[in-house]
Amino acid sequence: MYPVTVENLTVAYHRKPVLQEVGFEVPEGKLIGIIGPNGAGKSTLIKAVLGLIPVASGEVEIYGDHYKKQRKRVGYVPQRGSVDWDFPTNALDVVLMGRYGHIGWLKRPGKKDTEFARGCLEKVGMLDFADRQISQLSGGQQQRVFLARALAQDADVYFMDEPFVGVDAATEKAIISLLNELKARQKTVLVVHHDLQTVEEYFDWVLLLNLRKIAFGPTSEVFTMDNLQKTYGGRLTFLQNQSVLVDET
Ligand SMILES: Nc1ncnc2c1ncn2[C@@H]1O[C@H](COP(=O)(O)OP(=O)(O)OP(=O)(O)O)[C@@H](O)[C@H]1O
Repeated sequence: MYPVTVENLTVAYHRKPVLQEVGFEVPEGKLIGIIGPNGAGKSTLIKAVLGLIPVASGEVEIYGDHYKKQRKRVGYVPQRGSVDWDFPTNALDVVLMGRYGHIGWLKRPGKKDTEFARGCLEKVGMLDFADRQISQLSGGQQQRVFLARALAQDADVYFMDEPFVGVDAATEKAIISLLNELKARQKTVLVVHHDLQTVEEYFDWVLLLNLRKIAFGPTSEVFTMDNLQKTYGGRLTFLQNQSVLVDET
C-alpha cells in the first residue's frame, strides 16, 4: 500500500485553480523532493493532502485511508514563516505537542513522553535549549525544534515545507542526516525544496510541479533539463558546468 496516493486533485483559491488534476503515488521509504517555482502550488499540495484546506475535487489517501483516520502516521513541518514564533512556549513544549496524537488531548504528557521529547531535541542538537522560549531562538534553531517535534510524532510519512530555508550549512547537514536516518527506518519523507543544485544529492525521487504535475519519478529519470524547462519556463539559466540558476523574481 502506498504511503500517499493523490488522484486528480484540484485546489482553487477564490475560484482560481492553483493545483490542477494532480495525481501521483508515493513509494515507501524514499526521500522525495517537491520542486517548482514560487507559487507553483507546493505548499498548497501539502496542505490539501493534510486536509488543512478544502479541495475542489480529487482524492487523497494516506496508507489507503482518509487522512483523518491516519493522522497519527503523518508528521508535518510547516514553513517557518507560517508559524507564530511569539507564542509563549518553550522548545520542549513545542516538541511535546508532537506527542499529543499518542497521548490524547485531554491527558497530560507523562514522564515517558517528556523523556521521548527530550531525546528528539537531543537528536537535533537542541537539548541545551529545552527550556528556552521559542521566540528567543535563532531561525535555524527554531527549524531544528520543529524537526524534533516531527520526530516526536513518530510518524510513518513526513511532509516538510522548505526545512532548509534560512539555515546555515551545519544545520542543513544535520537535517539531511536526519532525513536519511528516517529513510533508513523505512519512513517516507516529502520535502519542498528550492535549491536545484542539491536535488540529485538529497532526493531519491522528485515531483516537479507547476500548477500541474510536470513529472514524478526517480530523480535519475525525471530530473532532466527538459522537465526543468517545462517546470520553470523561460526562467532558467544554464551554466557551463551544467548547473542551473533559477530567476524567481
Ligand atoms: N490563502 C490563500 N488565498 C489565496 N491565494 C493563495 C492562498 N495561499 C496561496 N495562494 C496562492 O496559491 C498559489 C500557490 O501557492 P503556494 O503557497 O502553494 O505556492 P508554493 O509553490 O508553495 O510557493 P513558494 O515556493 O513561494 O512557497 C499562489 O499563486 C498563491 O498566491
